[in-house]
Amino acid sequence: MNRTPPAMVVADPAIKIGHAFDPLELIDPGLADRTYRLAPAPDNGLAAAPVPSLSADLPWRTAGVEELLSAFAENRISPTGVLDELNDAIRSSTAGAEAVLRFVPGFEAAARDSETRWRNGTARPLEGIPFGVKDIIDVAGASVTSGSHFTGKRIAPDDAAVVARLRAAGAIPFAMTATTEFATGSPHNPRFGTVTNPWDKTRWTGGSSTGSGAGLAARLMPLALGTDTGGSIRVPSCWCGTTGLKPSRERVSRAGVAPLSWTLDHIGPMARSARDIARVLPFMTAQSEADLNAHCGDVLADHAVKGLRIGVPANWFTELVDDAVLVNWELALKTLEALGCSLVPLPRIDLAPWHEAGWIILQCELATLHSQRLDRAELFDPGLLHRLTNGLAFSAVDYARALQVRAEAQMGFLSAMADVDLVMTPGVGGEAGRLDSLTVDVNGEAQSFQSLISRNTMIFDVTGLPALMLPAGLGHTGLPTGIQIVGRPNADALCLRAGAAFQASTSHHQLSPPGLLS
Ligand SMILES: NC(=O)CC[C@H](N)C(=O)O
Repeated sequence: MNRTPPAMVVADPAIKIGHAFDPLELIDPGLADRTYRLAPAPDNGLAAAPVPSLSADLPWRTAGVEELLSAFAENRISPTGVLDELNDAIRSSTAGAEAVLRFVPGFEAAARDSETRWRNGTARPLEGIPFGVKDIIDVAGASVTSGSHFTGKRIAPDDAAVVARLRAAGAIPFAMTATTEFATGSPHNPRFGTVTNPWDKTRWTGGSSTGSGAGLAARLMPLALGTDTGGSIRVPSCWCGTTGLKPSRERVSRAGVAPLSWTLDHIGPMARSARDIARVLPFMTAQSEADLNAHCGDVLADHAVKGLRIGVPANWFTELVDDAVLVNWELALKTLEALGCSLVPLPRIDLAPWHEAGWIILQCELATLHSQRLDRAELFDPGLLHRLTNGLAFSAVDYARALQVRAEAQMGFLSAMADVDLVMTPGVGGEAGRLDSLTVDVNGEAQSFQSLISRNTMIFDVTGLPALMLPAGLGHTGLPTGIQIVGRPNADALCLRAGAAFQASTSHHQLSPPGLLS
């Protein structure tokens, strides 16, 4: 067993614990837990925003959040009609059986209530929008298991804060989506089995928000919640060809969500587009009623990105990356440049120690939470068990050092961003991983999941910066590749603005798995 941390994880001695400037301290952690009251019909100035419309021959289950809201408002379909379609599709497809573990009790009544509200003029801002919920996020009255044998038949007593907020805005939690055990571990979940990728059943969705990624790709839900500790919103978004945001660290409350690593965990939305995410994010995070109307509204009304400076990484994010992923990333950079952004090379950054520190923190905190269960170790997923035993082997000093390195990473990445507004990196280094060998192809060579999956994502859990994953076109084997747009602390809306501008000029986010809709 590894009893010492890798040699390179040595904190810069210049960093003094307690004196380091933590950029994330600027965000009041209490804000995410404040409650607010929703006005029934907020005037958020979006009336003029162009709303994409669904082509007449596509089923409603393919519609996104914006399309559904305008269709509900115009009485072209009702929340009950959409939920019936989703329900049928989930019950009749393999992807549905794998992605959706169970329905949330009472969702039909909630849909009928939404229908009444649309009719009598009391519709709330997300009235009738169905959403999937990762099986580690509590939904009152639903069985929530964290994908583990250890949780038995647990029924959640209350909604997690994020679910309560979305529900208060009129959205309907209707399906619990699969996860790897306690949001970590391997594709082969010991309790519920494997979620395969709707684009290719021999490949993985990417974890740990496996069911949310597959459910979106298979058009079984227009919106889902995921969690991200090393990349678990962004990796399945990348491999399933959907859009996912890991918000700034303190933006979304973690109350009512099973922790994996309490200093790294983030909760966030997964959807069909950056616009859809901009539409729902305020209702997941809002700190005041005024904030609801201000925050992200401009993203929807105006996609202009002219003059934005986009940082282009010189190393790490571009290493161990398949050529097709790199080409798609370069094309995406050119697209933003054509829209008036300037591309600015970032200085080289030694990310290895920061990445490594993330893994030490994740494994130590995981071990703290679950080591008392080791007397029944055979019930754990082997991938989780491996991380847990690694975590136990680190000393308190190793953990404390990793936290120091994390503070260094937080300052270091921001100083690398000194001359830019956003950074754009390639997404995961290869197309969806192979389920038989647990490897990812990078230029014809098989790389292990462990070395590749979180490589371009974990750093933003470590730094807490907002990071948006977007589809960027298909790779060598016809599967989705992604790009990642990263902002400064709390610049989630700016990431979404750049993402929405990119998606307004491209159609990668509209692609669905071959044969799905025929
Ligand atoms: N929840 C996460 O983000 C964890 C991701 C990481 N790849 C793991 O498997 O542990």
